[in-house]
Amino acid sequence: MLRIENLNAWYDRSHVLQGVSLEVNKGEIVTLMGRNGAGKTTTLRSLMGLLPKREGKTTIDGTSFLDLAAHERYHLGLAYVPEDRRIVPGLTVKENLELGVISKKNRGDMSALVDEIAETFPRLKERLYQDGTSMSGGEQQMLAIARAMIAKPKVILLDEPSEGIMPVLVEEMFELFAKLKQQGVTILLVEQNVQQALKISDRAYILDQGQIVFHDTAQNLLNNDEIQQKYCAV
Ligand SMILES: Nc1ncnc2c1ncn2[C@@H]1O[C@H](COP(=O)(O)OP(=O)(O)OP(=O)(O)O)[C@@H](O)[C@H]1O
Repeated sequence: MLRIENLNAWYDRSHVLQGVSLEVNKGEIVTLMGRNGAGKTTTLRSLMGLLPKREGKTTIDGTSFLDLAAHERYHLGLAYVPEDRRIVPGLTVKENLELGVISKKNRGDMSALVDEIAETFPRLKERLYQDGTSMSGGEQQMLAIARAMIAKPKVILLDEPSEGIMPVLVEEMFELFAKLKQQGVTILLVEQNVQQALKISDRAYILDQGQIVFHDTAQNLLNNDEIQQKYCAV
């Protein structure tokens, strides 16, 4: 489904990603792990075309997208939930959700789409007419994920969804990912919360200084304390 081959990216003259290759198959959750500064966020931002200088080959179902415009990426089925969530102040939860649908084809079914997504995200269902930014950090994170899901993307890129969220909502969020996986959603997940991420993932890659240094099944990595300590200590 999502394939990244030899991705390189730069911030000015700093060569941050140095030949990253990975793939995420249909219906998989794949976690990208690594210490602070390893290049995880830069990988996701490069996939979204947000780094001015990037090279390599990235495809979804065989179609290259590294140099496509943002709306073309959307139509190709790529969705991104950045760390800072970007809930629009002054708009209700429902209105924020509706922003996720930019395709004319889907807009006609908007209320059906909102109803459908609200079934998966019960916390949002109870708060549809509340200002989005009046919710807790964890609820806003769920809104950001729901807004990305509403366009029915093929692949969703999630950057540190549990960052800064109270533990009870973190639990709920990981349960939500397991539920999305059952629905066949494909996710590339960046997480510092290694143990919980691995429990709901199929496979994981470890990034260190801009290079993939290790990859394995999530189950094997969960049992591999040495690798976890070496590369994932925060
Ligand atoms: N806007 C920027 N300009 C210049 N350098 C940057 C910028 N953003 C990140 N970097 C550098 O790129 C490298 C990779 O950062 P990145 O944010 O991708 O790491 P990360 O693995 O996501 O870590 P973290 O968990 O801390 O977010 C770091 O050395 C960082 O200092």
